[in-house]
Amino acid sequence: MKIIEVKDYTEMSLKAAEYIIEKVCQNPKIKLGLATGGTPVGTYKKLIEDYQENGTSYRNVTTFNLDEYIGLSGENKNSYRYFMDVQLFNHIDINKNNTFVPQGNSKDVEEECLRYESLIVKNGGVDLQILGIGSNGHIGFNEPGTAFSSQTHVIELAPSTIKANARYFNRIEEVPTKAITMGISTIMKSKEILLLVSGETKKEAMSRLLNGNITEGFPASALKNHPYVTIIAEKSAVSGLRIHS
Ligand SMILES: N[C@@H]1[C@@H](O)[C@H](O)[C@@H](COP(=O)(O)O)O[C@@H]1O
Repeated sequence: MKIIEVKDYTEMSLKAAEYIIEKVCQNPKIKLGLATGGTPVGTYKKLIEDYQENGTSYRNVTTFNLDEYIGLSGENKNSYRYFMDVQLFNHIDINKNNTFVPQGNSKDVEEECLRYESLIVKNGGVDLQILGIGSNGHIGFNEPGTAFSSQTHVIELAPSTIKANARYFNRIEEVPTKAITMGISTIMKSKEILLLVSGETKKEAMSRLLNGNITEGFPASALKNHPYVTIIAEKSAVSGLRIHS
């Protein structure tokens, strides 16, 4: 894992956007795996700015999002489909038909998981997966204890995740308790991974990621088995950590 330490959120967002833009320019048909949450918002903003200023095109890009809340339709303001439309897709020239997010309001969510996993495979897999990290080490919505062999599946959200994500909802009771998420093995199959880490609240998770064991008890530790991971981390999330490789 290669770590790039940056001074603040703005620099993280800029570096991440530059990284993504370079990959899109190298391969205009790239398959991007995308994440939600507060961490990548600044990166998406920079992608939009670059699109407006330099015209980097996403016309032939395909995207797969990591996860979606169960029970929310794409029109719901708290759905990840809505988030992606508002934070990125509505502002660039991507073909929305090529942007995929699991359908959280599917009648049969188990069936939806199978469909989503095979959609990724049919498209040749993800080339570059953008990831954030939960303070309990979750990636996507893969909570501690999720099997490393997991594919896209239904997950029960950890109480700490519900609490952390409640800031986006009116009331904590409105936060869905379940989600569809790409599995750990789905994420690990992507050719390259870019992990973004912002804020001091992620420091403990970073310490565990960098210095702890590889264990299903800490989902992000699976990334240590991936050959091509780049981490762009704010100083506040990694400063002072003794890193053992
Ligand atoms: N499912 C998302 C993850 O994909 C995200 O990486 C993580 C951190 O969120 P944030 O970036 O807001 O800290 O939690 C959310 O629950």
